[in-house]
Amino acid sequence: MTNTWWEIQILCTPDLEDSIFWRLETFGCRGVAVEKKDRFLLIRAYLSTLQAQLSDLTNLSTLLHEDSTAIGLPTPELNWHQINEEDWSTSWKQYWHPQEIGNLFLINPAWLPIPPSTSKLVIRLDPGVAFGTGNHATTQLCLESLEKYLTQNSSNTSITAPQVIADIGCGSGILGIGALLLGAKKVYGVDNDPLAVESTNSNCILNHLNPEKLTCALGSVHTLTEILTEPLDGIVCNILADVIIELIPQMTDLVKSGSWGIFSGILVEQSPSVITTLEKNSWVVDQVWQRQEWCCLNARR
Ligand SMILES: C[S@@+](CC[C@H](N)C(=O)[O-])C[C@H]1O[C@@H](n2cnc3c(N)ncnc32)[C@H](O)[C@@H]1O
Repeated sequence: MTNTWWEIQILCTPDLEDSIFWRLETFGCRGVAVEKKDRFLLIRAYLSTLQAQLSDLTNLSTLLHEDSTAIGLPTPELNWHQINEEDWSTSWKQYWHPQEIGNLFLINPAWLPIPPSTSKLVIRLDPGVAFGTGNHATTQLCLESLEKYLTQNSSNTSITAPQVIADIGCGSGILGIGALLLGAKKVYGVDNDPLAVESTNSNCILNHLNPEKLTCALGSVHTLTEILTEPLDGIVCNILADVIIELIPQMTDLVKSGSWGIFSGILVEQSPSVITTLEKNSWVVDQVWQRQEWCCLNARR
């Protein structure tokens, strides 16, 4: 059976970009793309018609209206139409371009050539329906934090690659692949979405990485306890605050003492409760990075 998709188009002021991204993500949208339109942004998001009916889209419209009103910004314009699978898989790709992140990374869509003279670490990606194109602030903050923990020149001399890392909620595999390019010895990825696991595995191949260096499994932290053969030097987890809070005790059990953790996907106002939970589980938060309304915690255990 051929799947069909809703293409949702939202025209908004740039100030609303993050809250709309967050709303779309929690709504289950895939392949979100942004295009500048004069003083506005046109956000396109895709949702399988198996996941949402017309009434759900009406609810989404109401929620977006409430979100913008709550922060005193104009209501975004929303419209939607159905497209088929083939159109979906090509439509959002035209709005996604190569992007530099941090000091070292270049994210390159799989269907575009790699710039010949680049000195960056290139992550080639075809995320398919999985989250993780590098467009989102939460992913960018994780890649920048990985640079900090994994580069030999790190100011923190107690840490040197190669290291064993877990990527929890791996999505497209962007963070695990980034960690391997930075010299990690081994990455264990988990995601509770089978399409994300598929995407991580195919992106591993796309980047010519040895599949033995990136083991990806369907599940969550408890799955790691089954597949890990060694304790972890570091953890990166870009999910939402509530989920991170729930997973912290289990994550703590998997890491060595002296290890590091990168926790992202946290709205600024939610960070105190994540920090408190980390501290109760013997982590010390040593840096809080903020981009727009998102923050990313760097912690040590
Ligand atoms: C925000 S995306 C992050 C993707 C990618 N790591 C990145 O940074 O761009 C969160 C991912 O976590 C997965 N996820 C959500 N809850 C989870 C859980 N409890 N355990 C494992 N994965 C989860 C989702 O399926 C999604 O792929």
